[in-house]
Amino acid sequence: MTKIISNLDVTTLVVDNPIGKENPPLLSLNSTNYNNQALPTQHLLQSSDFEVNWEHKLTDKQLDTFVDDGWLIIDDVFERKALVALQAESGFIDYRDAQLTAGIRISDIRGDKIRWITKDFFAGFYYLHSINALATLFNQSLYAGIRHSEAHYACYPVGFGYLWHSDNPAGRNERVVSAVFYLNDEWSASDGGALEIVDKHGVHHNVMPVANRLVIFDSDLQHQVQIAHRQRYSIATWMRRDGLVPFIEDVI
Ligand SMILES: O=C(O)CCC(=O)C(=O)O
Ligand SMILES: [Fe+2]
Repeated sequence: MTKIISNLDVTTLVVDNPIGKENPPLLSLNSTNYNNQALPTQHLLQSSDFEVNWEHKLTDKQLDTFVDDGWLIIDDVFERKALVALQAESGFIDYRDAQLTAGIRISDIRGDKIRWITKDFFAGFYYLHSINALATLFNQSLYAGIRHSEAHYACYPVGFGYLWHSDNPAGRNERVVSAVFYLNDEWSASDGGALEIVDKHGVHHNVMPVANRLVIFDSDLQHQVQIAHRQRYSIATWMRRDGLVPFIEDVI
């Protein structure tokens, strides 16, 4: 078994009785089937609920597209129980005002509220573990040189977006691959909040932030989040080439 270490101890939870290892979420799911996956009414969340067969999800053609165009979309990433757990966890945490790397809050550039995922999280921790498996695939098939990953929950309030930027500030290149996972049920075009991304050929694409979708792109590509007309939830994720924090630690 492996254990991910990413962004540990950056923040601590301040909510009462936070969801965590000592207090795992008991998901109450109604009896309706989702994609024919019958679920028990209560389910204790486990790491295996977040396992994704990335080789199966990502065809060679998609990997080629990623190399050529610099971005790709994977839909229906997780099983229902993992998605619901991430949605639940994203809704309870108290978001902090997002800061740029320099630590200066610039609310007219970005309006999201964020919370870095640490070992104190539950679903988010398993999510990062799964992302590390994806990073391993990128390393094996594309020699991406990823050494650790980091992620934060983000919530864009109504009326906010995030202006054009790349995920590597000027002169930096630690972030290799960006990945954003979306948590919003029944999102429609009129809700705004599309991720607008300029691919390696200069072509603009609008990606709707619909639940269970992971958009993956070269961290150097320019992108922006258009103004959201509904509260917009996501997990922004980066796979990095630096080894400030170990990527994976063997625990057993
Ligand atoms: O939420 C998104 O679609 C993108 C967010 C983003 O660009 C960022 O956090 O750097
Ligand atoms: Fe970004």
